[in-house]
Amino acid sequence: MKFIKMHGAGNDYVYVDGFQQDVHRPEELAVRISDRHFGVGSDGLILILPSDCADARMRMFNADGSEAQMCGNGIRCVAKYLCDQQSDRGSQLTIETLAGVLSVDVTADTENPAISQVTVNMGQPRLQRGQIPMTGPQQDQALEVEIRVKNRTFTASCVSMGNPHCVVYVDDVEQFDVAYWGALLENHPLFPERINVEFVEIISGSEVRQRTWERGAGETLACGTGASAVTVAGFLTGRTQRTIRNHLRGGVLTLEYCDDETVMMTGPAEQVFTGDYPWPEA
Ligand SMILES: N[C@@H](CCC[C@H](N)C(=O)O)C(=O)O
Repeated sequence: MKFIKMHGAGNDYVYVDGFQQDVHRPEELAVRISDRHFGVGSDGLILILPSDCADARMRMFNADGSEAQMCGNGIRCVAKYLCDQQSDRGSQLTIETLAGVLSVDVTADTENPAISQVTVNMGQPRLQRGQIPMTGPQQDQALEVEIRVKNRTFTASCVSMGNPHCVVYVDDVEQFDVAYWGALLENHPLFPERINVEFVEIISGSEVRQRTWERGAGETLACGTGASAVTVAGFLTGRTQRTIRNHLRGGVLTLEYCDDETVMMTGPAEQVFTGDYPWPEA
């Protein structure tokens, strides 16, 4: 099986071109290929597939084999790959995901063809508990809610960008024990489908620092849907402006929560290498 290794701000996935080859048992493949010692090593697996309603369809599997609705860093890499494959395609594409069809715009870096800057219209956030999903009154929003974990109470804001996010503000994110508290919040009984957790330090009204604990993958160097949720939560709770720069461990994303309530996200997409992986065709 041929694969491409790409990353967006350090959030790295193995990509397989499903236009060229069939991929069987992707859940199992995701677990094996993501292993950083016995596989290729990645935060998960992304399949690039034909679509009936868009230029391509993306399926995203976390390193534990669970399928997620969306991946913000992944969709930028899918768009870059499709543009690189067909240079006459133009820079604007649509990609079908389990969170809907999203529009992307790719800008190639003429000096370094391995890297592109990609802007994604991430769509509108879903704010009701029932949409996240989260227990409690299903029509209510969950902004600035208290979540008790062990001996600590966090003030959190929960937002779905197609996939679920819990945004928690901390004073010093570099010193914060992301692995310990992230795993506890991911599996908290409030969240029946588990949740991605963003720990955020506010630098100013237009700048934040984020570390992410991802559902099904653990701590990753960046999360695009998470950065989008942070943009929405920051604006709705009065902490940040509509446009922010988000400093993640693997790079910087620029985000805007627009007047029409869609989130625009811009960041890098980079191809690192290609390879072959032994995976049976059926
Ligand atoms: N890293 C991604 C999100 C990947 C999916 C997530 N772990 C989930 O299970 O929802 C991003 O860049 O958005």
